[in-house]
Amino acid sequence: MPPLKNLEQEFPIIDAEFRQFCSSHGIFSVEDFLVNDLYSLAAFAEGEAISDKLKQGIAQVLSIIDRQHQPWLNGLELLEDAQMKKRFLPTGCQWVDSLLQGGLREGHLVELAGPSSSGKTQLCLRAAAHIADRKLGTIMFLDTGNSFSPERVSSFLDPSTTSSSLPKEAQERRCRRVMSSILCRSVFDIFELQDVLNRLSITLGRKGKDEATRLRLLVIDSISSLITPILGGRDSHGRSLMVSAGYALKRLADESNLCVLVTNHMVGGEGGLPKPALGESWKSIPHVRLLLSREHGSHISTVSVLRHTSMAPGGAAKFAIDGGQPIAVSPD
Ligand SMILES: Nc1ncnc2c1ncn2[C@@H]1O[C@H](COP(=O)(O)OP(=O)(O)OP(=O)(O)O)[C@@H](O)[C@H]1O
Repeated sequence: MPPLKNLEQEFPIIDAEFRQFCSSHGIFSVEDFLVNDLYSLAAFAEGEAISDKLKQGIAQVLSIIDRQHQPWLNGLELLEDAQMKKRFLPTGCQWVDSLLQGGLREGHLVELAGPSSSGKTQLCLRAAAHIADRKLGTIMFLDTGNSFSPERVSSFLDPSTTSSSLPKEAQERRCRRVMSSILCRSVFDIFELQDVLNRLSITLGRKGKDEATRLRLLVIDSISSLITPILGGRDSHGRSLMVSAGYALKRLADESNLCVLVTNHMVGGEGGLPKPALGESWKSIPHVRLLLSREHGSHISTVSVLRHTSMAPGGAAKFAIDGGQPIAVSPD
């Protein structure tokens, strides 16, 4: 959820005067409202000369928070939702797509958790390359640590379909087309991410449905590096920002019918065992959670299902991380 300043254009009541009242109570964003005592805030507003206007502003922010909640859906609506409009996007790894019953599903928030060098970024880049190559639409890559590599993306263009037989110019044209379908942007903190998501949601809401160019995949590599700096301590503010960012991503995926793919690095847990950096409060948010692991020195990464809305956890598949050669490796 965005800083209050970003809401003025859509909701003029959240003007400089209202924001000044809020900031005098330590409220700068919609999240700050969630962790504030609203009864005492309303009581403070009562004592101000512009109390009516301030109360209207508070009601407006509350209705924005209300809109963030998932609507109630009955079983039939959920079934129709599952059967309609959603389709699968290829990851470029045959066995991973089989494991996921077709690939990355539009409308889903999918998490790749795993230790450093397990192949999270490679899988994101590979999926981006294949979706663009198959002319399925646009991909947006939000890069938090300079992990986006255009050279790596071009090396993933499936050699078995064209590159070995295509003349050099045609292969170059293909590469240029793929690259121009992938938008990349650096994001360095959670507030910048919120801002990007907010703008994206407004832009996608306004856009017509040009199937050839519509946004299909949003990658955030890595979401954990944006969120872990604000976690910790007794303050629940960081956790509430994390949860609201997770729900904003799910809403964007659902409303704009795109897949959101995020990566989550590992940290040392109890007894030194590695665990995903975004822990307990995060783990129920994504529709699909996949764990990547890789033996030291091996070029094969194993993808296991930790959580999936429509399949039992535990299934696994493998893919080869290095080289541009065919990636399929038999499942276990
Ligand atoms: N351009 C490349 N060509 C060949 N292999 C590469 C290339 N880039 C990365 N790799 C291989 O892929 C491995 C996994 O890298 P990747 O960046 O996907 O890991 P990761 O799980 O995202 O790690 P981190 O959490 O540190 O970002 C690397 O250790 C390296 O062996």
